[in-house]
Amino acid sequence: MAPTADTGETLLTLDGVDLGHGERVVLPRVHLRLARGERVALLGPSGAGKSTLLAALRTRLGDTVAWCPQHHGLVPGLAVYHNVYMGRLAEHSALANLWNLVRPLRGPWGEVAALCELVGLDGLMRRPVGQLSGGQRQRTAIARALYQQREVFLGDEPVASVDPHQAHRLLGLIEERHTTSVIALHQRELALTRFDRVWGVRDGRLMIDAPTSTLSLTDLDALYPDADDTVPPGETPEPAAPSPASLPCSRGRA
Ligand SMILES: Nc1ncnc2c1ncn2[C@@H]1O[C@H](COP(=O)(O)OP(=O)(O)OP(=O)(O)O)[C@@H](O)[C@H]1O
Repeated sequence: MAPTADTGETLLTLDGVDLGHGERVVLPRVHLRLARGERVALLGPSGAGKSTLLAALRTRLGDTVAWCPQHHGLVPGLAVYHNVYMGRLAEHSALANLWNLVRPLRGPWGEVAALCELVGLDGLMRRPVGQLSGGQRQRTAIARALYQQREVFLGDEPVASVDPHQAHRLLGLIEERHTTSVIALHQRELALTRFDRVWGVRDGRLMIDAPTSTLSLTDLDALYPDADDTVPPGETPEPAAPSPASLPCSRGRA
């Protein structure tokens, strides 16, 4: 499905909603808006609530979402082909799915093969996922999400286990095939270069909600309590001057 043009139309609004698990509130009174056409990077330290927020978006956006979970959710004993095919399991009859397990259906096989080539898994279609490297599993999970052909891509650290070159390439594929995306990640530079907006969570709140054009690496550092003054290799140091984005309140939308 080719993405439609950015209309800026609101896809989802959270207006003072408590997000958490059962009785446990992780992110109280969240206010945010997701617009159609936006590419949002979701940042924050481990345990800050990124997965919690993604789960809330997924629930609310329903069938429009292609979902790429943090731990992949793949079946190790099944081949790459079958794991990717599972992205559209519900579109086929039980009989067709059963048959496909024994003898892959011609149409889906061709479609999955094309996707596997795109994500760099060509030649691995018949290999059980349990025999893949971490990066190969991650790309299988991305291929399964792409195969779903939905409007919105939600990914929980989908490029955490691949090299920087592959990360750019995979994010490019996700961009091409989805109108809107929200992706949790830890690579701050990727967040600034490949996304329109950053949502940053820390200490139980949305600390940053701002266009990337207004943010610097220093702003993003404020999300990480243990960050020292060392800039990771390959990232350009930023001046330490504070900006509004690092102030301890949710940024308004620009
Ligand atoms: N199913 C659950 N039931 C209760 N609490 C949970 C559950 N899942 C996560 N939590 C808690 O919610 C908080 C936020 O977790 P979450 O997984 O959303 O963080 P995260 O930012 O995605 O972390 P990471 O980067 O490590 O994946 C944590 O304190 C975690 O212990």
